[in-house]
Amino acid sequence: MNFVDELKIAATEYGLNLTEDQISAFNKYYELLYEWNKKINLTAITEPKDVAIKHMVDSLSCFKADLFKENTSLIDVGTGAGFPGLPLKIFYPSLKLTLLDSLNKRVKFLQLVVDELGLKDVEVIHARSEEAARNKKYREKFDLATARAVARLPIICEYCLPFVKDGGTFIALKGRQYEEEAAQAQKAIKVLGGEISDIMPVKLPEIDDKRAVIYIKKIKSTPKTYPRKAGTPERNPIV
Ligand SMILES: C[S@@+](CC[C@H](N)C(=O)[O-])C[C@H]1O[C@@H](n2cnc3c(N)ncnc32)[C@H](O)[C@@H]1O
Repeated sequence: MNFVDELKIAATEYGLNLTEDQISAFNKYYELLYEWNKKINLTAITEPKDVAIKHMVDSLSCFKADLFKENTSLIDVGTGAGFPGLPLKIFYPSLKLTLLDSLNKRVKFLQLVVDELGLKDVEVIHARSEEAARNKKYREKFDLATARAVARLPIICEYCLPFVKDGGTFIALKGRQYEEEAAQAQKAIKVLGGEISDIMPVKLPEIDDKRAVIYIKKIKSTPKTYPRKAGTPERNPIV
């Protein structure tokens, strides 16, 4: 089956309503991903059905209507080939999206997708999160931050919470070890000014693994000492 049919089936099974325009934007994104993946390493997942479920629907699994409001700003940290940021933007077009990755080849691909799809209000940044989060332009400026498959939770809390405004939310899309990671991240979450507000288990169509979305609310400002310099959160996580 082609990507469009696979996406329609997967989205319906997950309970998502996609318009024809959205389906066609997802399809264009899929085609660019497929073509560019031959030249630069973007993803190991390329089959239409797998991309529909494991990239597109999985990215949308973190969407919560009470967090995404008109003009909500979101930074997707370590976005890679654009997940979950780009599917969220296609699904919720008024989102003010910032895509951040430290690998320039991927950033160039992302800018191309943004241009080809004619997406408005998207900024693509080539930087390490530890550096961007120290820049006044980005620090504590976002309603939401997301991260999927970037690092373990104590580490990504240090990457992402500094970007989030007081009252905003960091959304971590996590795999089977999510409970253990949530427990390990308690100290980091507290130190960085957050509090877990929800852990939502996710069941993707036709996939039986364990996964969840962890929502961490920002309840106070992150101390200026965080994030520490590039590489330190990974080498020496707050645990
Ligand atoms: C395994 S990929 C996952 C990409 C995407 N989020 C996904 O779920 O498919 C991890 C990405 O995070 C980026 N990354 C890792 N640490 C980073 C950091 N500190 N700052 C910015 N990008 C980072 C890498 O360059 C890579 O593109």
